[in-house]
Formats: sequence, structure tokens, C-alpha cells
Amino acid sequence: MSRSGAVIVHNDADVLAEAVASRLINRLADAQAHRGEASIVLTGGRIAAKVYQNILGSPIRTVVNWSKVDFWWGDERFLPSGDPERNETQAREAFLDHLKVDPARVHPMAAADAVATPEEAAELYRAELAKAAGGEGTPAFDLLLLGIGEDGHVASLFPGNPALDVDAVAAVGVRNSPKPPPERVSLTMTAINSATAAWIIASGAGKAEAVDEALSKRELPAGRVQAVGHTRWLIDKDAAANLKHLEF
Ligand SMILES: O=C1O[C@H](COP(=O)(O)O)[C@@H](O)[C@H](O)[C@H]1O
Repeated sequence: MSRSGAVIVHNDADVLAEAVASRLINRLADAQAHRGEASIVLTGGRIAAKVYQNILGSPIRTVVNWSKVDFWWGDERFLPSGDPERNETQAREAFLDHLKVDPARVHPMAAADAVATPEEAAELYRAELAKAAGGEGTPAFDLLLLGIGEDGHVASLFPGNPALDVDAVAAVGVRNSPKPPPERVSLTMTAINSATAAWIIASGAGKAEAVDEALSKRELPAGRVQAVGHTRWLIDKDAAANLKHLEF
């Protein structure tokens, strides 16, 4: 499969979230039409929360059989289960708890009240991913969503952090994250780039510099994302403010 990418700019955060929700629903429906099931990797962050709310409110959401979707996470903040800062809690509250999902197909990363360290959580996640993949590595995710930080991080892969350079395994424990909390769990860039499609979503002027730098220099973590099938940057005008050209 050839690797391709594009940048698509929407007017503002509301339009962006609605557009991403519609695209996402259609992407999962297409996967299910093809093979009866679908898989998605969720992200955390403010614009992601808005996308999840839009999925729930979308009149076309019934085109997806939500009980045949596997939900994974690209990263997690290593906190006790139910903590409002966990990406899992955010997604559950925003939409998963309100859809008829199959609990066995929801794959959160282990919480800090279940295991002692982020490394242990990463090890468990690697095992769960490998099981779903039929032995080793990761399943072929139909869609992987990523937010981007002001510093250009994606998932919990931060510039300069050793976790960014781990490439032999699918998930890694992260320490000393510059953004709280310091302990996290993340898919590695290898696992991220094994997805069939990756969509980086960004909203707001605070993201403009990181978006521009990631797309022009390709050194920041976000700039290294290149999924197997396609990579899309779905962003709003404020986040696109520094871009000189939109194709990549
Ligand atoms: O900490 C995280 O932050 C990023 C971006 O969040 P935002 O609120 O600035 O959009 C997110 O993508 C990541 O999953 C999360 O753990």
C-alpha cells in the first residue's frame, strides 16, 4: 500500500469536530462493510473530546455497528482508573458509555491502581495488542486518531524523551513527561505508523507553530507520523495559520 497524506483545513473547532466525527463514522462503516468489524485507536485532548461528543450527536452514527468496533488508545496518563484526567475516562464519558459497544472490544491501558508502573502497563498492552494481531505486533488499525501538543508531541511521545526512539516494541512506559502527569503509557512510533490510516487533529492558535514545524521539518514527533495507507492532518484555520503550503 502506498503512503500518502494531505492537510485539510476547516473554519473553526466546531466545524472541524463535526467533520472529523462524520469522516470517522464513515471510515468505520466502510471497514465493517468490508470485513464485518472495525478498529480505532483513540486519543486524548480537547479537540478529541469535541469529536467524541459530535459522534454521539451525529444522525449518521447508526451506520456503524458499535458492538463490532475494537477501541484502543494511542496513549494514556498513568493515573488511577476513573480519574478525569485519563484519556479512557474522557472517551467513556463523552461517547463510549452511551453507545452499544462490546466491553470485550474496549482495550484501555492499565491504570495506576491496577499495576505498579507505566512499564508494566505497557507490557500488558503489548500482550493485548499481540493477541489481537494473532501472535505479535499490532493489529492493522483501520483508523488511528492523534492530537498534537504545543510542543509537537503525539500520543505520549514527547520531543527529546527516550520513549520517542523506542522502535522494537508496540507500547512503552513514559517517564518525565513535560506535560502532567509525568508518568504515561504510549504506543511507539512504530505502532502508530503501522496503522492503515492516521489522522492528526489540531485546533487553535496554540497549535499553529507545532503544526507548521512538524510539517516543514519532519523532526517533531508529529512530523514523523506516516501511516501505511494515508495520513491526514485535519485542522482548523487557527492551527493552520503558519502553514505556507497545504500539500505534503
Ligand atoms: O496529554 C495529551 O495531550 C495531547 C493534546 O491535548 P490537547 O488538549 O492540547 O489537544 C493529546 O493528544 C494526548 O493524547 C494527551 O495524552
